[in-house]
Amino acid sequence: MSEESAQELRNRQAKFTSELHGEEIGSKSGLKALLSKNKAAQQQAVAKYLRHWDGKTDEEAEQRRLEDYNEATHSYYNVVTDFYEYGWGSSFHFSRFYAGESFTASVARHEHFLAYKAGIKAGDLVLDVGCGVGGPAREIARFTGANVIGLNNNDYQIAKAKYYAKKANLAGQLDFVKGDFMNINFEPATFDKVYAIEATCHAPKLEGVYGEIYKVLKPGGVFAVYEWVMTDKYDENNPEHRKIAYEIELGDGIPKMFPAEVARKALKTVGFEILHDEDLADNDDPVPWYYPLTGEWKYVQTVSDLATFFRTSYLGRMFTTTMVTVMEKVGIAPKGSRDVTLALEEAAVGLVAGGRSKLFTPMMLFVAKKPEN
Ligand SMILES: CC(C)=CCC[C@@H](C)[C@H]1CC[C@H]2C3=C(CC[C@]12C)[C@@]1(C)CC[C@H](O)C[C@@H]1CC3
Ligand SMILES: C[S@@+](CC[C@H](N)C(=O)[O-])C[C@H]1O[C@@H](n2cnc3c(N)ncnc32)[C@H](O)[C@@H]1O
Repeated sequence: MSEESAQELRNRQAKFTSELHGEEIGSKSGLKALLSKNKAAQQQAVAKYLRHWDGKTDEEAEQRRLEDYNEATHSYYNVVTDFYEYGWGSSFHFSRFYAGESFTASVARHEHFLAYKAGIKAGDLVLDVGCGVGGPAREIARFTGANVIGLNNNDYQIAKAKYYAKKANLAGQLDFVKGDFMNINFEPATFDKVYAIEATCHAPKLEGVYGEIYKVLKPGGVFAVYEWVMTDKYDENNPEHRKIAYEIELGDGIPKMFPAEVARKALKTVGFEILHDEDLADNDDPVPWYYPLTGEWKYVQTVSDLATFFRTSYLGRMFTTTMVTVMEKVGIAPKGSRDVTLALEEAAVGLVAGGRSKLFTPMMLFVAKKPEN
């Protein structure tokens, strides 16, 4: 895409964001934010989302999503962000659980672990690729003392990330910028470390995003990523396997789920030396990473998790869908809100099936180094 048309796209997305979410982004979150949107714009947002994520899984539909990855993910996150915050919090990723560990402690530990593996330390300049609303960036900045810049192509999430950083008194250590990770707009060799949490799976081609990360890292710099991939057990020609991958793609706004080997090769192709390569989901953890989406109460670890668990469980999700359907019917919630909850339901089903069968992992950890010379 030429610089001019990329700028046009950025302007159009920014204008649409302020029409959709209004100017005071941040002070409201979750379902409260959903209800205070401009209804006509929200209807348009859902239509844009459904145009890309229409349930079609043929090659032509897949190709269209790969080509239009930027608008497709932008529209996906325009409509799901409030639901994510309502159901999950402000870190949009999975994590491992120790027995007795609370949901929030486990999420933070997963972020600390990545920072530790990347070797992030006080004073480092770090890039968070696909930063969401900045949950991990806030935690990693606090944990390490580093300065973190979050990169994101979604204007709504950037505005929220800035609001939360200010509220947490971290504005001096954090910044959030709009940009496409397939074309990162920083000078080469700018960052000491780069990390990405469950974000680069939105790329149409992993060499593209990894190559851009390689470019902006200083020589000797480290990139650590929790990648969403299909595992070595996955067989693209097995219809049962492909169904699970499709559900994950459609429900989670991903143009194409790649196997782990594709990610590994892409890292090497762009020049990285892989220091660590491990599927953190491939273990005998007594509490599986996907437990909040299973509806199995036996896994709940602390009383404080009961409310979160209800919202993420099958029963809670049905409750949300019913509530949103009624609100949409009586005109309180914007048209299309119900469709979004149904797509998220598909995501939950696919993720649990992928997790149980170990065909999918959301935590393929790669730690990779840009050689010194
Ligand atoms: C999309 C990528 C690459 C990562 C996001 C991972 C998770 C944070 C989300 C995946 C599916 C999401 C769902 C919800 C929250 C965020 C996820 C777990 C809900 C529980 C939010 C509340 C809704 O009512 C149901 C959602 C189901 C899916
Ligand atoms: C599942 S969220 C994870 C967010 C964050 N890493 C976290 O753990 O909370 C994926 C993020 O990637 C961002 N993203 C997707 N495609 C992108 C692109 N082409 N350029 C920049 N960011 C992108 C989304 O806007 C979203 O913030």
